[in-house]
Amino acid sequence: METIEAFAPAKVNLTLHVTGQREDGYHLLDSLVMFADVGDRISLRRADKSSLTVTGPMGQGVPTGPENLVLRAVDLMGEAADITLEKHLPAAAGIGGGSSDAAAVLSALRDLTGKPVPDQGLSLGADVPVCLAGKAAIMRGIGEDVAPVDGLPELHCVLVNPGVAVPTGAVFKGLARKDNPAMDSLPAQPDFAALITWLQRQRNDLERPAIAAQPVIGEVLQEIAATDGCRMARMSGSGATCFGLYATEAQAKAAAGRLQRDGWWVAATRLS
Ligand SMILES: C[C@](O)(CO)[C@H](O)COP(=O)(O)OP(=O)(O)OC[C@H]1O[C@@H](n2ccc(N)nc2=O)[C@H](O)[C@@H]1O
Ligand SMILES: Nc1ncnc2c1ncn2[C@@H]1O[C@H](COP(=O)(O)OP(=O)(O)OP(=O)(O)O)[C@@H](O)[C@H]1O
Repeated sequence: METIEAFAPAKVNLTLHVTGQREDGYHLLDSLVMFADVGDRISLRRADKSSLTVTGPMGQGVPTGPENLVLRAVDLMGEAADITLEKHLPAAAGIGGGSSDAAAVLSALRDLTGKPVPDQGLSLGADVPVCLAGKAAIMRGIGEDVAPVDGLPELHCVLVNPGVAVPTGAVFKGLARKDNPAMDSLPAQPDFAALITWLQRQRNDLERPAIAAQPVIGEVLQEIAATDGCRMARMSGSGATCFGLYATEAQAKAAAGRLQRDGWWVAATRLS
């Protein structure tokens, strides 16, 4: 049977405004999301019974049982498959590792079987619908309302994770306010300078509670901001991964070199 190779890119929340809370406890978001050229790799083959092998430099500690989001994605599609998941992204890191893996599997099985993806995979995680869209988008609601955004410039970026896992639910619970202002409207077809100017005026509302839970995130942000050419530094998702944006690839690569520390995961990448 045919083996399919899929790429599951890191998701970066360039902004993340928490604008309200639903009765069921989930928070309402307003977030600009882009995707990196670093990510996990998945190979998948339909089978009579599902199986999962996890490999790769960041594979340690990732569940191999039915709780892994790739197996839950196969189940959701009513299928069975042998999967190898090569982990390059840190887990529980705010860059959507598990959600992006799940979205890659959903999309591979949708293409293979012609079956639709139930509810854009939202039941697997709030980040799954935007990962399924797989391109720059504004995400609203609890994650189910995804509006693709065209005309953004590619961004040179450094991702830095200090090796501490941050549980998403706990960070949301630490928010002082749930009803923060939404994003300003995004300028149409912004060039790099205009996008940076706009981004600097927006926020990640989860940064403060994440830093309270893991103060090293504050250090990471300061260290990124101090690298040559850094135009802005912010946390992605619920952390602990933070990003820096640069005008050139050379600056992003030089910054990645300077940010290497024992136990830190650092990647120079391009966002689109
Ligand atoms: C913070 C973000 O990464 C931003 O992109 C996502 O909203 C989180 O996406 P995710 O990791 O796929 O999240 P889920 O696995 O669905 O939810 C984990 C936990 O985060 C909290 N959660 C998540 C999404 C949301 N809109 N409101 C929430 O309050 C809930 O406590 C939930 O139990
Ligand atoms: N395929 C997978 N890759 C990584 N973690 C997984 C996977 N499937 C299940 N998990 C579990 O999900 C938890 C969250 O991991 P994930 O990488 O999705 O991070 P996240 O911070 O929730 O991402 P985000 O909030 O940006 O969507 C981990 O602690 C891990 O035990």
